[in-house]
Amino acid sequence: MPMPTPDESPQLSAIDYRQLLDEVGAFVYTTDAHGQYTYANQLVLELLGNPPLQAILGKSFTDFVDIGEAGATLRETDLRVLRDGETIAREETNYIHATGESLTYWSIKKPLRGADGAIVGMLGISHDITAKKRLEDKVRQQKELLDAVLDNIPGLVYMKGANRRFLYANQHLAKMFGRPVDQIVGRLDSELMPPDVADAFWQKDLHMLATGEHYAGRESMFDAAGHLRQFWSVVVPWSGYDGMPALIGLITDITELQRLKDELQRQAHTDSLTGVANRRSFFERAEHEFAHSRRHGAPLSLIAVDVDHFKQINDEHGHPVGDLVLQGFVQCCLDQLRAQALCARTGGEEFCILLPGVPADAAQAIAERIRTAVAAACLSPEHPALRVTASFGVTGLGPADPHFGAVYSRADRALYTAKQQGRNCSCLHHVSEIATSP
Ligand SMILES: Nc1nc2c(ncn2[C@@H]2O[C@H](COP(=O)(O)OP(=O)(O)OP(=O)(O)O)[C@@H](O)[C@H]2O)c(=O)[nH]1
Repeated sequence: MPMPTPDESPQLSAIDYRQLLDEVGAFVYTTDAHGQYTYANQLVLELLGNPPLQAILGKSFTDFVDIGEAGATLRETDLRVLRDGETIAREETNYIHATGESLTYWSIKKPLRGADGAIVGMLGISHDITAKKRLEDKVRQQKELLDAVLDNIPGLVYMKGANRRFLYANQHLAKMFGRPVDQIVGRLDSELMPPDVADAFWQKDLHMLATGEHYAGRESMFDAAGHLRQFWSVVVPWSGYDGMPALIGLITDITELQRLKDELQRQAHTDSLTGVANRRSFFERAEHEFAHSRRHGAPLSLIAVDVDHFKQINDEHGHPVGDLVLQGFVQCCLDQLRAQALCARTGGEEFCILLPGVPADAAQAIAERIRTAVAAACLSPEHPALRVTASFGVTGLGPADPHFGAVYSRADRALYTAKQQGRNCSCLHHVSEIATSP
């Protein structure tokens, strides 16, 4: 259908225009150069309490509606339009005293000019955006509340889409990556982590996205400062908005907890005076080595050691010196041993040395080396004349030994023999060993 040309368009009467302006869904009015109404549409009249149009001509908004202190701002704005010729478009909030309501408008105020260009009045158009504004405020408040919760829980929270891009990150995660949140959201995981790390996470993510399974496990990663941190990570698949699947992750930093756990574990396995394995951890490890040697037909030797006349050292020099002697004695032993050997304190001044892969003859040679080193050492610098000796019982794993206890008893008997033979010596208890070292 051909469009009518401007000349052909139907002419609207003033009444038609008024009806049209009553229907536009916005407050429309004009004023004279003093800011007094020369026209107002139906919506404005309703706001002013429904007076007839004639009754408002020559009057201003504040003659009808008490908006308190906001009236001064309103007059100032009108002045900028009427005096300075500015066009102003901005949000205005008016507190209507009569109703106790706070209304927000998007208002455009524009000067009206006569044929000579002089300002003769003002045209005002306002949209009531109160409902939209209240909704926005509510959404903002809820977001602030949610951010406060998610940023204050002691965990790293994120959401990642099926396209590998982060959809959400809380402040703790941002701190871990060493970037602000807005530099994380929308980015690929591989832009934020080393590619191999990101790929390893992504493999797990893909599995969860495909199966809907949850994940919980320990992970470690370097933080922005380059420190390796331990995490407990829980990841839950989510169907996402717009049907786009996503993953929600909650990560707890357990670095300190892990350190404490490791330290407690170390303490539980270590003798606090000498720093070597304690009795319990020695027997655990020895059972393990016993089974391993049995399986592989490999030699295994044990040296049981006892410091000679230790009671006398304590009695003559005091307990603290006795402690120093025990520490020095252990150091002498360790100096003669390779990394595979396990030296442990199994009693007050009793020690065991387990030698995986070492046949009994070689073990006795090691025992002799230690014995000579101990006898020559000054174990208490404050008592240079103090000399300490030790006795050694040596044995190897035999084919008939049913468990490690049998080896231990034999070494203990050999130690007893060494004590009987006058101390400061080593005694080897022979068995036909299951194998010899190459
Ligand atoms: N300083 C110190 N002494 C300890 C510790 N544990 C045990 N002892 C002492 O070690 C001594 C062991 O004495 P005995 O079992 O009689 O043995 P010994 O004097 O070494 O005699 P022989 O073994 O027969 O040569 C005791 O006096 C214990 O009090 C310790 O942690 N520190």
